[in-house]
Amino acid sequence: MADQHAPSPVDAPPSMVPALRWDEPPEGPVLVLLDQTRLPVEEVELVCTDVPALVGAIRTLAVRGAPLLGIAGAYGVALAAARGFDVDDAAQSLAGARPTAVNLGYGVRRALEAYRRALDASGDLASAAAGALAEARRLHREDAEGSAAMGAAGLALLDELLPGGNHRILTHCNTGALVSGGDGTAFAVALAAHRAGRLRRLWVDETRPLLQGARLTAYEAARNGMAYTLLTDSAAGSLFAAGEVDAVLIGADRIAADGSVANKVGSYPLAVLARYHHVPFVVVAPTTTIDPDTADGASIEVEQRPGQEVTEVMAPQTAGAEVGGALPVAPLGTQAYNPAFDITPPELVTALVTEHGALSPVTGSGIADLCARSRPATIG
Ligand SMILES: CSC[C@@H](O)[C@@H](O)C(=O)COP(=O)(O)O
Repeated sequence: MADQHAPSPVDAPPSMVPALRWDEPPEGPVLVLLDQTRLPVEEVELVCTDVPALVGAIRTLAVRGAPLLGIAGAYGVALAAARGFDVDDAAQSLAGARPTAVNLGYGVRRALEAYRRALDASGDLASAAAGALAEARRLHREDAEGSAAMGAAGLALLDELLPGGNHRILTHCNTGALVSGGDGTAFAVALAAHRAGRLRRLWVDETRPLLQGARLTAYEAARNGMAYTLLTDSAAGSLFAAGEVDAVLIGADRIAADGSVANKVGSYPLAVLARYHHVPFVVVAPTTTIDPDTADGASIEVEQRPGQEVTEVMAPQTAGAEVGGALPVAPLGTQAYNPAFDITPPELVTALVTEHGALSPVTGSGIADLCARSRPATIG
C-alpha cells in the first residue's frame, strides 16, 4: 500500500527531499519515495509498505532513472524480507517492472543474493532481512561515491575537450540527484562544471512526452542556481546550427557489450546532430549500467509506453485536487508510437565516463576491460 506524507514547499532550496529513503516507523519498515510525477509543482512523499506499491511507483515513473531504479529494487527486496513477504516473488516482480534499465535487475539481484547468503549462514529470517537491507544501503552509498567520481572525471574530460572552460552543455532527460544517491550521472558533470565556475549555460531538452527535462532537470538546475535554458526537443538542431552547443552530456539505461547506449528517446537524434556539427557527445553512466550479457544495441529490449502519453497531455497532480487532468492533443482513437528509449551506436559516442574515468573511443574491448575491473568488486 502507498499513501502520502504532507507536501513541503518547492521554494525551499538548497536541500531537496531525498529521492528515496528507508524509514522504520513503529508500524513497520517502509520505503519512502519522492513522487516525481508531482514535480515541479510540489514535493510529495510516497510511502511504500509493500512491493506491489513500489512496482506501481516504478511503472508510473514516480521513481525512475537507471541508478535509482537499481537502488529502489534493492530496497524493495529488503522491504519484502523485513515485512515477511515472499522474497523470491518480490524480486521477480520488481526486476520485471521495467525492461530497459539494467540497474533495476542488478539492484534486485544484489539484495536477493545478500539475503540468501545471510539466510544460509544464519538460518534465521531476521538476519537474512538485515543482510538484504545492508546490501541495499551499500549499493546506495556506492552510487553516491560513483556519482562524485563521475562528476570529477567528466569535468576533467570537458576541460580536455574544450580548453578555456565556459562550457555550454546540452542535456536530455533527467540525470541528477533525482536518479541517484548522489548528484547523478550526466547532471553531476554539469553541476561539477557549475561549481568550478566553468558552466556558461545548461541547455535542457524538455524530453517529450513525459517532460523529464522540463519538470525535473530544470527543477534541479534551478535549485542549484545554474544558468539554464529550456528548449523543445525539436529546437536542438537550430541550436547546434547556431554554434551554441559545446558538448552533449547524457546518461544511459543500458550499455551493451559493443558499447551501444540505450537512453531516453531523443538521445540518438542528438548524437547524430552532434556528429554533424563536430560537437562531443559524452555518455556518463556507472559501470553498473553496462550489461556484458547483451551483445549489441539491436538486442536491447526497448520499453514501449502507453500511447496516451503522446495523445494526451497530463496536468500535474496537485495536493487537494482529485485527479490531475488529461487533455487530449490528438483526435480520439489516434495511434501513437511511444518507445521510452532509443539506441545510440558506439561510433557516435565521443566518450563514456564511468566512476573509473573516461573511455574513448568506446569499443567492445574497452567495455570488456571496464567490466573486468568493476564486476567482482561490486557484485556479491
Ligand atoms: C542517470 S539516469 C540515465 C537514464 O536513466 C535517463 O537518462 C533516462 O533515460 C531515464 O528514463 P526514465 O524513463 O525517466 O526512467
